[in-house]
Amino acid sequence: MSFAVQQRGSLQVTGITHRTPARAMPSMAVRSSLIAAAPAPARRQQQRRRPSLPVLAASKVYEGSLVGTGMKFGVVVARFNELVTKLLLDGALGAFSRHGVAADDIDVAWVPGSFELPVVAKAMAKSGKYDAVVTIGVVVRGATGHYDTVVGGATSGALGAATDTGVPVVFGVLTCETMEQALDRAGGKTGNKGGEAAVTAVEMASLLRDLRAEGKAAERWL
Ligand SMILES: Nc1c(NC[C@H](O)[C@H](O)[C@H](O)CO)[nH]c(=O)[nH]c1=O
Ligand SMILES: CC(=O)[C@@H](O)COP(=O)(O)O
Repeated sequence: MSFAVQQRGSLQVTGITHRTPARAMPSMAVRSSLIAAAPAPARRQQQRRRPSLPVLAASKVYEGSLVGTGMKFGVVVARFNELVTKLLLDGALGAFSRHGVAADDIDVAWVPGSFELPVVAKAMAKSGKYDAVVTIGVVVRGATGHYDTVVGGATSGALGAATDTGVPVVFGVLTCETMEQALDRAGGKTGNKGGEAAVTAVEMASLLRDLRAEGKAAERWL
């Protein structure tokens, strides 16, 4: 079965692109009448395809770029499990640099533990001085229920800091069963999640900048 995608006036069918001006598409009313008149199998096929064509033909797609030049970022890092959080911070700073962010456009704030990340992240977000804030921490399950409390607080706090301000607050907190799992994710065999958090911050900041430039996202509500 062939698969068709309509994008910016071009119709791509099984890998071959045909230039088709968007205005050449029949109107919704005309298409509906053509579908109603078609034999049943064709009608079923048309009806399956119908929503994608007009929606995609008219759609404008936004996706943040990964170039952070000129943007400012805050990074909040927990000292708890510092051996690992330092590695995550190194990963984040390296990724920012690779994505065009100048070192003096990044401020780093240390806090005692992951539970303290949200209040500082929110305070930095509310300052209006940053395009995004990254939180970095490592929570490793211990003998008590403290893990769930700390992870819950850090997670909901970071989310709240973002949705209460309109400034992306990225979650670079590892939530692990063992220290080995944490080290694997801090420059070990599973990459560096601090670096991934920094790239997410650049993409989110860029997406919101582009949407706001066209009045399609609310300005920050600090
Ligand atoms: N157990 C972990 C903590 N606990 C400390 C808390 O985050 C907090 O600093 C304390 O409860 C005082 O409010 N923090 C981590 O970052 N990782 C842990 O595994
Ligand atoms: C205070 C803490 O966050 C932490 O030391 C709790 O660890 P555990 O669950 O092993 O008591």
